[in-house]
Amino acid sequence: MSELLRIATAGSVDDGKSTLIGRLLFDSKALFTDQLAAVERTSRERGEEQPNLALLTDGLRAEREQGITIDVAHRYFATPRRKFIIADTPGHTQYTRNMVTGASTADLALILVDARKGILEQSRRHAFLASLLEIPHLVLCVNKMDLVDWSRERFDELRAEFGRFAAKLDVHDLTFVPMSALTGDNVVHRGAPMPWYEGTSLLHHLEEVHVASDRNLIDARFPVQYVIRRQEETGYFRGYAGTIAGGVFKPGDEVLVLPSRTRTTISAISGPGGEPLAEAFPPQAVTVQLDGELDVGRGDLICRPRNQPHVSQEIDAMVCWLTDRTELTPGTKYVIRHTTRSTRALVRAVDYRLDITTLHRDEQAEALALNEIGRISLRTQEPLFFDEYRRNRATGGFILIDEQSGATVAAGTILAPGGTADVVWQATAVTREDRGTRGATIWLTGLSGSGKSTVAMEIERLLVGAGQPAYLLDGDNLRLGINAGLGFSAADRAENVRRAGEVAKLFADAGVVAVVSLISPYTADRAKVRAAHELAGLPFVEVFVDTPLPICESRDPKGMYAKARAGLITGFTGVDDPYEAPDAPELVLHPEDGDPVTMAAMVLSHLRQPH
Ligand SMILES: Nc1ncnc2c1ncn2[C@@H]1O[C@H](COP(=O)(O)OS(=O)(=O)O)[C@@H](OP(=O)(O)O)[C@H]1O
Ligand SMILES: Nc1ncnc2c1ncn2[C@@H]1O[C@H](COP(=O)(O)OP(=O)(O)O)[C@@H](O)[C@H]1O
Repeated sequence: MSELLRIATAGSVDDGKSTLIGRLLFDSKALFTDQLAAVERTSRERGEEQPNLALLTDGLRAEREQGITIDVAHRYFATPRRKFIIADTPGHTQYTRNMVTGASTADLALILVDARKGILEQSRRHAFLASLLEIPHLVLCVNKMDLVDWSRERFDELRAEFGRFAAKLDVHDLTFVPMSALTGDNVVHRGAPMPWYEGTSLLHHLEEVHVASDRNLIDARFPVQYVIRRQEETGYFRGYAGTIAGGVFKPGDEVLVLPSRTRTTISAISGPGGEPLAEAFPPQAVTVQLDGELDVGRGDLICRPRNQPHVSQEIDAMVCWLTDRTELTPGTKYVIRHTTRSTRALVRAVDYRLDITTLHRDEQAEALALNEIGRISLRTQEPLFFDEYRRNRATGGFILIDEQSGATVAAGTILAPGGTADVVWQATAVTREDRGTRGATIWLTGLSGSGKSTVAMEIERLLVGAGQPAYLLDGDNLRLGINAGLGFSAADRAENVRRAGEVAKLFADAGVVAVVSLISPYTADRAKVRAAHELAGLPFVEVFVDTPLPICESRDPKGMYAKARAGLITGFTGVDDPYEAPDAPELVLHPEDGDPVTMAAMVLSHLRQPH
């Protein structure tokens, strides 16, 4: 089988991308027809009725399963030397999105420029994206040479300019081809009008470019896609099917299965037609058989005991945000798809946003909008087994999916394991069901003096009285212990809320109702706590104690408002620091709702309702 080359294209319609693709398909068709005839002949000789072209499309199955082919039309063509898949990304307004989705598995990127217009900002963006995605080979197609009189000077000028920019990026192999997609010169055949050009035609380059060594052949990685079980004449067959993501596997190899960490040996490897293989390497689709009766399933990873990937629930990654419906913000939750594994992921922080034309980092950025790229940190519900994207594109890439709509909202490349690398939540032998009581977090937020603590005390009293363990986590009390040393700056309040949220989560996990009473004035901080609970599958009830400021101020139990008004303390919530009211709390309490006991009962009736 001739080797497959995956090509990503970048450039707008005006640059001649469609013409170029059309030209490649059309002019190579003659070659393809010859090959088709050969395939048909061989198939006939073997007694097969239909020519077997399945291999041409095989490699795409995994991508379809990953759901990353949206908006990208794949076109196939072949010459006697090679098969090609071009990810044709139509439309130029969403080019970043389209390129990222189309290029994540590409071997080579074609960037088109119009010889008259030269290197535009967009060309630089495309080159940057190609380097970010670690596409190993880049070809700058200087198109429309017919419109600049086949000028060698113009071509040299553009080559020098683009070369200078590419030097700042991590581009390993860069080729320049002057061409006219319209006349076909230098696309499939060498063009007579440019005798000064010493290189080959684009198609010739595509046929010759060496890609086998681009794959990682060192780190053996086999993500299990599905399990094959069947009764055969020779006995019960159990095999694990998937695509080799790295390294070389052979029968007899000692391997380790993650997450169970079981050690075993490969007993056999077979190819797509069931034929036994002496070795398997990326990107082959194979079935692996292991010694022994093992509990291995989809999403598990087979590797070598002495060369293991990172195992972590914390990930630092570069992501490109792909939707205009929402923005990527900290505290939001998605489904992450990584190799054959899916789990939930919480966006913990946006570290910075990258301006991809100036390569400037904006560390103040708090969100990523459509087409924007930035560095984020994620926490996943289940541990992932991964490598840095630089080291392995297959085990270092992922996508984020919106749980409700099923839409792909981000494509990401893993930079490194996050802060608590290789620390994984240790499940204990006692499950939540075993504990007998159902935990939850009730989160009371509101101004100082709004009545949070008073109502929280009543909630705790009522619950404990009814036999349900409950514990009041009061802001003041926490600030005397676990939160000692934190003040009232935005960063300190965020940390105060985060720690209280983590402690509440532990109580809830233990089967206790954590009743938290904290001003928690900022929406984003509360959203993170809510998302962390949802990620852990624990109920979270947000109660907004909506007592108007004048009432709180008239109560002023500790005389704090008086001090703040007198300027003796600054940054006091409601006076000179903002309180951001919750958008969609489970419950809002107003002063007219009654006394604290009545309010507590209202909260509890909410706790019992299914959410
Ligand atoms: N600058 C400033 N702003 C707001 N509150 C202040 C401030 N300085 C001290 N205090 C007292 O600290 C109590 C609020 O602590 P919290 O931990 O709930 O605040 S926060 O959630 O971190 O915003 C709060 O107590 P309660 O009145 O019991 O809510 C305040 O009296
Ligand atoms: N539902 C209520 N009706 C009337 N007064 C209330 C109510 N809830 C609380 N209070 C009074 O308001 C004051 C401040 O309440 P507190 O619980 O300390 O507020 P926070 O914890 O929000 O700062 C207390 O004196 C309390 O008696």
